[in-house]
Amino acid sequence: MQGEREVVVCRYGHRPGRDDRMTTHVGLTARALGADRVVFPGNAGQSADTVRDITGRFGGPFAVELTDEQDALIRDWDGDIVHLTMYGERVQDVQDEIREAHADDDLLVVVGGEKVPFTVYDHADWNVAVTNQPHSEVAGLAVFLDRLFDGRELDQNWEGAERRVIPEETGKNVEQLDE
Ligand SMILES: C[S@@+](CC[C@H](N)C(=O)[O-])C[C@H]1O[C@@H](n2cnc3c(N)ncnc32)[C@H](O)[C@@H]1O
Repeated sequence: MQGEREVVVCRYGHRPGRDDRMTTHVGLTARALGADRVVFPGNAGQSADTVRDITGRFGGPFAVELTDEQDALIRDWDGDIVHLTMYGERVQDVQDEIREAHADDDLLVVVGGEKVPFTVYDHADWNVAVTNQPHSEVAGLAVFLDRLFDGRELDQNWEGAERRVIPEETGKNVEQLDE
């Protein structure tokens, strides 16, 4: 989030067709819940376009990148790494430690799709589980980011938006911000 050390989400692996919606939702969730950037695999260009389009309309700052070198991104990351996996340590047991580390260091948050190789578990500073039950990368990412930011991400300001949703008890109210 603005004014804090960087949080980057790495969506590890992508099967075009099958994973399109999930990869897009990883990007949208990363943006909405306080991450600064998402890095998709090079074959996820369609998801990248969708997340960039939403950022253009609803605001940022938020960057979407593609790389064919995800292993190098993880290997060479100059900061801390959290890998979200149902096999990891319980988020409630490690969240304070991760928050303290993030005060001084950038954080890479890795979420998988298909099978994640053991090298990722090995490179991670923390393998973190949001429950030790199987569910989804989108749900795991959302809960993790909310725990990391302790709810502050819900009050973010959005810059450069073309439109803003005005909260309503009932109905839809969208303000157009562009001329
Ligand atoms: C549908 S799972 C597939 C995992 C795959 N079977 C494997 O063994 O690596 C996709 C991703 O969701 C995330 N995920 C699923 N359950 C999770 C949990 N309980 N806690 C944290 N992340 C989870 C992980 O990032 C995982 O890589």
